[in-house]
Amino acid sequence: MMKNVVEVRDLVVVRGGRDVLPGISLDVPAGVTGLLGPSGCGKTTLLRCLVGAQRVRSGSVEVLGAPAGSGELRTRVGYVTQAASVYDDLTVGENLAFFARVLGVDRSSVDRVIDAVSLGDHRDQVVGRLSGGQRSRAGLAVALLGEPELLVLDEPTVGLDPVLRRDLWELFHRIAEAGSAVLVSSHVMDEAERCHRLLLMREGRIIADGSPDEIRANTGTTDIEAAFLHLVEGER
Ligand SMILES: Nc1ncnc2c1ncn2[C@@H]1O[C@H](COP(=O)(O)OP(=O)(O)OP(=O)(O)O)[C@@H](O)[C@H]1O
Repeated sequence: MMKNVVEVRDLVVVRGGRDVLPGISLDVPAGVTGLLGPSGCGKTTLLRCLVGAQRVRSGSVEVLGAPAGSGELRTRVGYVTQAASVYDDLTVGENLAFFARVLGVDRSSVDRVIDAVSLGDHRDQVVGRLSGGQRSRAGLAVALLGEPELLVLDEPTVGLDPVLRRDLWELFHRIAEAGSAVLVSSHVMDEAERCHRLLLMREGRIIADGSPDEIRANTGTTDIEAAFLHLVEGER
């Protein structure tokens, strides 16, 4: 069996004087993994730990066999934050050429990633005039430049209409089929069904971990939202 792509053990993160992650442990395998939990439960904080952008109090975070944030992971991990990561006044192509230089990857990668996110028709359009979904895909294209083995996406479908959300999820699956592990956070429980594996998170802890089928079966529920509520009730 393949080793986990991410292994987090007893991770403690304090933000604003509060234990936002009070000692979380989890694994992320290959495929598409959903990190689902309500707003403020600590998803972004956890993802920041995986990419080495968060000060941690204690515990360990290993990514692709190396400590999170180590130099060798720079092109091996792609990260798309909630904030726009592309320049509005540059075209799609110009943005990607710029980030390719920053990352030190070959310029030929630009064509590959534009293709991967199906933005060929918008290559010469300035990002400021793209739709929300197209802009998300432009940000995703930047993250794909280094051919990452792990792609970390923080709420990539927020604010998108159902058709665009479906298209993006199909893209995540294509990326996973091409061999990258994909970790996607969301606070929308109905996105759960689209994942191979789920990590349900609440108040800085993982309350369930498994495939959507396993989590439904273990909780005797028919959908993940009901499973989440069942688990929360059980804690009371
Ligand atoms: N810069 C900060 N300083 C202090 N506390 C913070 C900071 N950023 C976030 N927090 C707190 O950490 C907790 C977890 O926030 P985080 O952004 O990780 O949650 P989230 O699950 O990603 O939420 P959302 O879905 O709304 O993005 C929240 O209680 C938040 O108030």
